[in-house]
Amino acid sequence: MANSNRPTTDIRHVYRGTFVHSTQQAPLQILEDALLGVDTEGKIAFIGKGAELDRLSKTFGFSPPDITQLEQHEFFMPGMVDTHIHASQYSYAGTALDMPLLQWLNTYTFPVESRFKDLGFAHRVYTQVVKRTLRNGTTTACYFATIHTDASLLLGQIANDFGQRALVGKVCMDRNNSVKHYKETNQESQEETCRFIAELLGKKYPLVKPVVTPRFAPSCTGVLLGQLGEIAKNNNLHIQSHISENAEEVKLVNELFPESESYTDVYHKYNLLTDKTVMAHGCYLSDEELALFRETGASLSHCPNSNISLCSGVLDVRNVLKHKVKLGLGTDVAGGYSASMLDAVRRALDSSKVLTIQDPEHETLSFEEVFRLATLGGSQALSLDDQTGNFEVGKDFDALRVNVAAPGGPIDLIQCDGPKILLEKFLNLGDDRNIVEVFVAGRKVVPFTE
Ligand SMILES: Nc1nc2[nH]cnc2c(=O)[nH]1
Ligand SMILES: [Zn+2]
Repeated sequence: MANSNRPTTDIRHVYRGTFVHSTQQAPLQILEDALLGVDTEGKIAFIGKGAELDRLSKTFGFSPPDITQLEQHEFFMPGMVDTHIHASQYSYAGTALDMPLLQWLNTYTFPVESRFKDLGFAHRVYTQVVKRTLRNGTTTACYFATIHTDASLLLGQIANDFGQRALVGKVCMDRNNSVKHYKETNQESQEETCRFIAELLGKKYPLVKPVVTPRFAPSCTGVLLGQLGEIAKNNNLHIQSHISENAEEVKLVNELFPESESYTDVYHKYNLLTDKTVMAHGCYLSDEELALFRETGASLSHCPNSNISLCSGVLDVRNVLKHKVKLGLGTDVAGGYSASMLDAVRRALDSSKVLTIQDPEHETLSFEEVFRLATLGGSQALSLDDQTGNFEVGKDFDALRVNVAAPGGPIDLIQCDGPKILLEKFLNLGDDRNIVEVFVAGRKVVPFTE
């Protein structure tokens, strides 16, 4: 007999075991012997206790043999959200870390990015970065590409083909005197941004969307910033850029935009601070600027590896959280040398400890808080928390199946540890060998099928 309470969606998968995730109330919630069902759309249909198996199987119409049971030492956690990564800089990740930001851009970054005119080169690099980040548990990435529209569209296609959730930005810059040809005219930047948006939206990729991407204030004229603010507003799009990463950069912005009260005010004036804006770094923002972030709903991407590697600064995350500004973590490849969000977690903890060394009154971030930044916090920073970030009924199933004791992996378990300790070990010691499966919107995207 049909169950009158039976939900309309069909269940495709049911998993049983330990689930760890964050909520608004708790940085770490552990669900032991839980049952989680995923529907045919890839959404979480139910979360219950193992003891409720009978009721759930009747309500949702699945049978116990269909359940995938996690092994000992395994748990599911939400997929990680990299809120700031330059896909186009992946070829030189792990090198070129011997200069401060502005010199680093002119010496290493712009010459490499100018090569993405070549679609063959773009295809190679973009395929590698999407695969590498997925394997390391990045289910959502907010990418910078380059100024080249067709190569940026290719990045969107590759993310879609491999099943990664992504925001993809064609970089806009109409100001650059250091590297010939790696610059657009104001008109090109505006027209090509519109073409990029129309063509990417036209593909109707379910998980890949365009993001309006002024590189940063020093690379853009005020006219271009204003045009990009308009384009984002008219199309209700995400916006990404950089802000207050390095002291010399802040000084340059004050010189280039003398009419503005602060770096944040520059973006605000041009309507680039919205609740769909994510700005990378923010090391030197004043409390007044943070208040403007809070008011506009704009968020910050904390990129600790990059901040240290380019000797840029140390973001006081505790102060950002006190101001109730949305915050996620970013790898910022290749200013940050690692494409792994696990590295971003570790560097965020290290950076917080450095602040405590400098001031023992500073309240160090806990690993649970940083875990939240890497997952739910990132989804909030990208305004995607209605779709991803934790395990809630109705959200997409974006998840990592983690085996802390994976054979041949980096972790030796000596005693029988509980799930909280297993998560802490994984965050501090784990790598892609521990990430045995990755799911995005219910689809298994790692291991790769091809
Ligand atoms: N880290 C970093 N900062 C920037 N500011 C402007 N462009 C960049 C970039 O490519 N990397
Ligand atoms: Zn960056």
